[in-house]
Amino acid sequence: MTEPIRVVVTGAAGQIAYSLVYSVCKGDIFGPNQPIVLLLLDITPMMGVLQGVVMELQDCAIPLVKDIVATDDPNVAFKDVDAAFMVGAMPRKDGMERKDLLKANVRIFKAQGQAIDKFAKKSVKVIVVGNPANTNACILSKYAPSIPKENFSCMTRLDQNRAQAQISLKLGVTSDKIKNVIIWGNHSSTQYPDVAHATVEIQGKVVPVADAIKDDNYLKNEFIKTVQQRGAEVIKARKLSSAMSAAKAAGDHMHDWFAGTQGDNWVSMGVISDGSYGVKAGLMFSYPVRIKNRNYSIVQGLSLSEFAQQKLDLTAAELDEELQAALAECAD
Ligand SMILES: NC(=O)C1=CN([C@@H]2O[C@H](COP(=O)(O)OP(=O)(O)OC[C@H]3O[C@@H](n4cnc5c(N)ncnc54)[C@H](O)[C@@H]3O)[C@@H](O)[C@H]2O)C=CC1
Ligand SMILES: O=C([O-])CC(=O)C(=O)O
Repeated sequence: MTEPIRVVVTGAAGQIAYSLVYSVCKGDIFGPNQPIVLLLLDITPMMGVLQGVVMELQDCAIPLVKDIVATDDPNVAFKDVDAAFMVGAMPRKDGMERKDLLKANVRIFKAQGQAIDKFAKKSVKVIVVGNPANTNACILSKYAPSIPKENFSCMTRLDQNRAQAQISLKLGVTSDKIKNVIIWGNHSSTQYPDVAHATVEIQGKVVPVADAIKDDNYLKNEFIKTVQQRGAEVIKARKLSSAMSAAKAAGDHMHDWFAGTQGDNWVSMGVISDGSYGVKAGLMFSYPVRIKNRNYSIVQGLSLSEFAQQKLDLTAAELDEELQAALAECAD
């Protein structure tokens, strides 16, 4: 019998978690044979709502779930965890940029970093979803110095999925036929969705996406803007930020981190920069990565056009600025 793994979801009474916890429990992420102990963290005023989520999870009657712990105490929630979904943070409203959330959210990640440092397994794999996700992940890692920096990441998989979906709609193929789209940089409106190395399978033949689309102007303008602004468009329409798609993307990210990427294919993850592609080391930057044995490596040697290089510089500069503001906020 496989030992259960301990998985924490923060912001567990919120809207992303409502989709995510079901996916964690039913085996989509860690596999259909992996038992789970689920730890659910939210703030004290949300404990009543969280009890409702626990009741519903119990009523799902999923055999993989060995225990559910609902708590407002980070010291309990992070105890010996193997995987952490850091969702708990304020979402933005219509008209805001994600970095406007920095003041409200970054201190959550300082405090939770300290708790992770003390209580989590040193091998824990952490994904930050709460915005501004890249900078919050940097702060989380800074305050958990006993855990390797490579164990912290932030989510840009939703942007990758959005980019694949746009190409799939344009070409009339299913999204699984599209490989190696890249999201570079910040999960913000400066991110660079890049299809220069992406391929698509059409009627059994694999071709570059650019050759299939045959519209450079679309790829350099409308496509990029649509992906960059998709979160804001969903907020305009729903009056709430993306939740179902965010939960799906968080699951995809953690699934691939545990199970590995396929063949030569890559996925995009926000990870600590080691200076690759000229990005300042120490920023949490979204790169293409390959994953094996639960370790990722940044894909090296991809050619960048002048257009692409400018986009990378812009998003890296924004991340640097955000990080300085976050560090100042956490200083006392
Ligand atoms: N990286 C990405 O691609 C995406 C990120 N997001 C971000 O994810 C975050 C969560 O979004 P939603 O679930 O829609 O928000 P929500 O408001 O529905 O839920 C957030 C939950 O976090 C809880 N929370 C607040 N402070 C906490 C703390 N200190 N510890 C534990 N829990 C805490 C709240 O009580 C609430 O239950 C937001 O910051 C949102 O902007 C959303 C979509 C995509
Ligand atoms: O747009 C937002 O604020 C929520 C989010 O990060 C996304 O949907 O990409």
